[in-house]
Amino acid sequence: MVAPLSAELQATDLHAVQLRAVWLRLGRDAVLRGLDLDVRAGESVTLLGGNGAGKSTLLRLIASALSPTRGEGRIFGFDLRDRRSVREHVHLLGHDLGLYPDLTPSENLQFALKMHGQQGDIRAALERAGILRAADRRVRFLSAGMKKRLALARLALLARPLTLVDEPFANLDAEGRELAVSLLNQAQASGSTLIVAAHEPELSLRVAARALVLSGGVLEAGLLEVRTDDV
Ligand SMILES: Nc1ncnc2c1ncn2[C@@H]1O[C@H](COP(=O)(O)OP(=O)(O)OP(=O)(O)O)[C@@H](O)[C@H]1O
Repeated sequence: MVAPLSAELQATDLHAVQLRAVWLRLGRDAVLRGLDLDVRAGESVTLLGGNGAGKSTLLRLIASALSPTRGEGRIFGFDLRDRRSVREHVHLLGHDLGLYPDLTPSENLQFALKMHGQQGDIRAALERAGILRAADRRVRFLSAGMKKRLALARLALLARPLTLVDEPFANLDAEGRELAVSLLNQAQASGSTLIVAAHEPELSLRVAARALVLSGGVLEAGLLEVRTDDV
């Protein structure tokens, strides 16, 4: 049984993410410290901040992989504690790419589609990601960048309502980074709300219209509003 949220946090389908006064302790440290966050449905946001700022932790909390120590939140109106409903709406591409190493790229994408009851053009997805030549090799034998391309191809193929991506540009060559920009824009164009944690503002601002800066577990007061056509 999920407890009702406070009156302040009304369920609304206009918001993909609503967090109020969220604290999260991991071990002895308070990693998130009283965070408030609103992300509107269809919005694209980049989360910036130095190493250890709490970006990955915040993405994992929004994906309901971690629970707040204090505070409350809703994802598309579902209480964060209602993990099943939250996970039906969210795709998290984290540091662990969630690939099956003994399956091939084709089999990984087939499996992902099957799990979500979806259909899609796997060959076209692999070709677009530039890894068609490795379609039948086991994932464990792919390079780090090829694995990242595969994970991005899966993300674009599934297009969940809320897409969370941790460091989409890491391990990629110049062409791969352009591919990541393009696939993330494709996900957003297909209606997904996007939150991208990155260390490359110049790239992430090509997919996000708003930047949030996380520092010491708090979102800095000044939110940097950026128009994508200005960058
Ligand atoms: N399982 C854990 N137990 C204890 N502390 C943790 C755990 N996971 C993360 N932390 C701590 O939480 C803080 C935030 O880590 P997080 O990985 O969220 O930062 P980040 O902003 O994503 O950093 P980076 O840019 O280096 O990836 C760090 O101080 C880290 O040591």
